[in-house]
Amino acid sequence: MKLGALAQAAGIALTEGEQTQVTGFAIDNRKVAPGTVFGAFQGAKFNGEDFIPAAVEAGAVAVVARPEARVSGAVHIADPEPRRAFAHLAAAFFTPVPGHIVAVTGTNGKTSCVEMTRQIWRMCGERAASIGTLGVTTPDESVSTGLTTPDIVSFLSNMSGLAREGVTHVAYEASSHGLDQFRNEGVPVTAGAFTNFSRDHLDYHGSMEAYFEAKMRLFDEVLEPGAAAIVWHGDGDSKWTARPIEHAEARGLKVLTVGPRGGFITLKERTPTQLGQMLEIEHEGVSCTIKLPLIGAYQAANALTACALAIATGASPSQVFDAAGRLQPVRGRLERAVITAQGAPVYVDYAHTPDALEAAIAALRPHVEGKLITVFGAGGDRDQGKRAAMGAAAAKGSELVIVTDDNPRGEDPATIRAAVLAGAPDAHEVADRRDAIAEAIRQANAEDIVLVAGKGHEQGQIIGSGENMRVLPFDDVQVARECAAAEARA
Ligand SMILES: CC(=O)N[C@H]1[C@@H](OP(=O)(O)OP(=O)(O)OC[C@H]2O[C@@H](n3ccc(=O)[nH]c3=O)[C@H](O)[C@@H]2O)O[C@H](CO)[C@@H](O)[C@@H]1O[C@H](C)C(=O)N[C@@H](C)C(=O)N[C@H](CCC(=O)O)C(=O)O
Ligand SMILES: Nc1ncnc2c1ncn2[C@@H]1O[C@H](COP(=O)(O)OP(=O)(O)OP(=O)(O)O)[C@@H](O)[C@H]1O
Ligand SMILES: N[C@H](CCC[C@H](N)C(=O)O)C(=O)O
Ligand SMILES: [Mg+2]
Repeated sequence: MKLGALAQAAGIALTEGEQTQVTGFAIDNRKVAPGTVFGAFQGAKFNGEDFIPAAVEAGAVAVVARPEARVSGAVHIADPEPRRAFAHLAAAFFTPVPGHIVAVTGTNGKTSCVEMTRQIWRMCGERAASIGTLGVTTPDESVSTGLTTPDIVSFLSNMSGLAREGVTHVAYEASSHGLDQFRNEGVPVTAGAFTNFSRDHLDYHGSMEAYFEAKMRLFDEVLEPGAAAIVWHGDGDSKWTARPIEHAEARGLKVLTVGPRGGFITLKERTPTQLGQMLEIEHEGVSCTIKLPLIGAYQAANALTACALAIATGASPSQVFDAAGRLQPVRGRLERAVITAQGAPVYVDYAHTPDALEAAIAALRPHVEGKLITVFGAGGDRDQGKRAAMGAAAAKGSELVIVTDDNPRGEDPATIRAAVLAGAPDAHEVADRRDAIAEAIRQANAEDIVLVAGKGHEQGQIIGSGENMRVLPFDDVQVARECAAAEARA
């Protein structure tokens, strides 16, 4: 393809190089081949502009970089926000893309919503895929990418690859990091959802306000003009519900609220049952009951948000609500790993924020007759300010708390545990995660429930950083089963 045609499609003015042939896109000089457009960005660890000479040497024909960057031997596409310009230029190259693309942002619930939306579309007969923390899930397979939002080149090439495989519907997870770094845009997004907002990632964003503004790029810029903006509206009045609605209205999006106070899908009553819950809902004047086969208010919220996304992209409401009654559990989200020999169920959940821990505990609470035993830790090289609040949330909702390690990365694990324990002074401290899970299972009687939170679907414990980083195989579900089996033999 010619650079001139790509620039025109992206709305970028070129001063030279109209006829230059483009063969691909890269943001890492080590991935540049002859004919590549190289994106040189200033990052957290490196300044990509330092690699421009190496990229040109490797055959880059154009470089998207800030106006002040030095480019010689290739066309300089200068833009003060080079990540955005690169995303839009690359999007013109990676075509076609699926016709129905939706995005989900929010602090918690993104992965669950995209996965549930994919399932609902599939049950409605569409060829659907999801992209997010669990990787890329297509009608045929699931492939892990390692990050919630892959880099922009992988994101766009995944999108066009899916379209070529015949996928027509894609739900993707728009993390705040991804939105802030323009890692997930350029494709026409016809509906977006905002699940909720609470503390996380302040190590990266610095303040709640900056974190929120990063998320709001979804409504302010990424969604197509006139797209549907779905906002969860819980029981209370929260500025984190009002403000996304204001952003969506200011942009002229079609605001669809969902929840107990929602106008598009109203959740009128929610009754927990032994294995799930009954949801009495109303949509456009029609009432119906969904027998959701998943427990917890938070899973009801995610399921209804997914319903709204499917309806907003043209699915029939009655088929959608029927599909919601057949949703399969999302890996690592309140997943029942095992029932111990004593009779206590052990649940694995991905809660790694104070709000998520509260939600996971609230989900299990109606099912606890004896003690709730919560095992968790906090990740290293991530928001340190959330640790004590996570401890407090666990202590408030559990009879017994065991604080352990969860991906210490480059930090001293004992320091992380101490920060969590500051919010849960009566908690037990068991450094090794396997020992902690074994201890919880040992303490659990028939009426009790064990919650192992923080790692969900993750397959490893990340220790060290940089060149010393190692990922030790670790799967909470598997370890819980092994510990329960060992306890049964003891
Ligand atoms: C802090 C952060 O988000 N970093 C991400 C970001 O890196 P960066 O742009 O800061 O890159 P950098 O390493 O400083 O390098 C700058 C530039 O130089 C280039 N470079 C670098 C070295 C070299 O030899 N040659 C070269 O060309 C790089 O490709 C890059 O374009 O962009 C990279 C590719 O797009 C990501 O891999 C990287 O994720 C790191 C590994 C990471 O840990 N990210 C986490 C925090 C993250 O993003 N998490 C969220 C999930 C959060 C959630 O779900 O709650 C996610 O969306 O996954
Ligand atoms: N709607 C919700 N409200 C409150 N808590 C939730 C909600 N949905 C999920 N959670 C909690 O957050 C955890 C993570 O859920 P999920 O993976 O769907 O979120 P996410 O936004 O994709 O997270 P991440 O930012 O890590 O990718 C769940 O295991 C649960 O504890
Ligand atoms: N995507 C989230 C996941 C955190 C999960 C938890 N296990 C941790 O390592 O903190 C993050 O990178 O902050
Ligand atoms: Mg996720």
